[in-house]
Amino acid sequence: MVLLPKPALEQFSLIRNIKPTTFFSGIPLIDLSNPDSKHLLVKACEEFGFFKVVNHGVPLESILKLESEAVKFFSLPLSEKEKAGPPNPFGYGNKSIGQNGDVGWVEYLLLTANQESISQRLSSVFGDNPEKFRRALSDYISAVKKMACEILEMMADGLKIQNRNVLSKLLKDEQSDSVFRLNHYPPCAEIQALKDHDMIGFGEHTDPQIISVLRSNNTSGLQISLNDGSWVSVPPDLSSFFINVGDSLQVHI
Ligand SMILES: C=C1C[C@]23C[C@@]1(O)CC[C@H]2[C@@]12CC[C@H](O)[C@@](C)(C(=O)O1)[C@H]2[C@@H]3C(=O)O
Ligand SMILES: O=C(O)CCC(=O)C(=O)O
Ligand SMILES: [Fe+2]
Repeated sequence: MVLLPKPALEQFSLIRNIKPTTFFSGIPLIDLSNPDSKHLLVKACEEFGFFKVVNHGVPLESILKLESEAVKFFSLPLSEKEKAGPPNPFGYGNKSIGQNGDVGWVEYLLLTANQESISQRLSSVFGDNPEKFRRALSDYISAVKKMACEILEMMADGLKIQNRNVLSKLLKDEQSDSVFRLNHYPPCAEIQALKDHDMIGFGEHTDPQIISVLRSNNTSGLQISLNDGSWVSVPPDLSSFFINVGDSLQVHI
């Protein structure tokens, strides 16, 4: 018999018997520096709904700077982090995800990706060196938005849509409702000691947006569902981004 300490027991609803999945080797790879990739990109969206991008132009320095600021933020005492909550509509959240009562072993910062409104609302997020966090966030978001616009324009080209900005303009718009999310999945030693059990980080869902840009920061855990309904693990990567086709882009024929 395994005795769980009380705090772990309190999280019992987050423990699931998850079948370990093997790393999936069939994720489409798109080289953004090659304009011919637009056909592969459209094929990946239509047939797979998920792909990996390389040569994306987001500087590794900017990626690592934001990661280091994020690690600092999540290392703060809970009482400090909670000053930046609740996450409705934007801010720090812990275990509760979204408005429907979903829970996960995750803490996060949900922010607007709109540069105009990002900093004023969340001054408490930026800790004792606000400028450093603000700059890292702003550089990262600008670079990722640029890449996302490039992807959306390649997609429009690949679909032979005359106005190649038709999708990217939604992201460029000052009123864009794009969101930025920093997810932190804390370790849970008590549960990891239990065989055949794992924690649900961020439960099964689809993203409502056009596309989601994900970074794995070299850490495994992300799983996707294939067309046949099976779940597979995405091999993590330090510098690539993963793109998930959201509900708004998906058209059922
Ligand atoms: C559990 C949920 C959180 C989420 C809304 C949802 O019901 C399913 C999708 C989730 C997601 C993923 C992408 C974005 O981070 C997000 C803001 C969104 O629009 O859809 C989150 C939602 C959320 O955190 O509220
Ligand atoms: O943290 C992740 O890798 C994925 C989380 C996710 O699916 C999301 O934020 O929509
Ligand atoms: Fe998601």
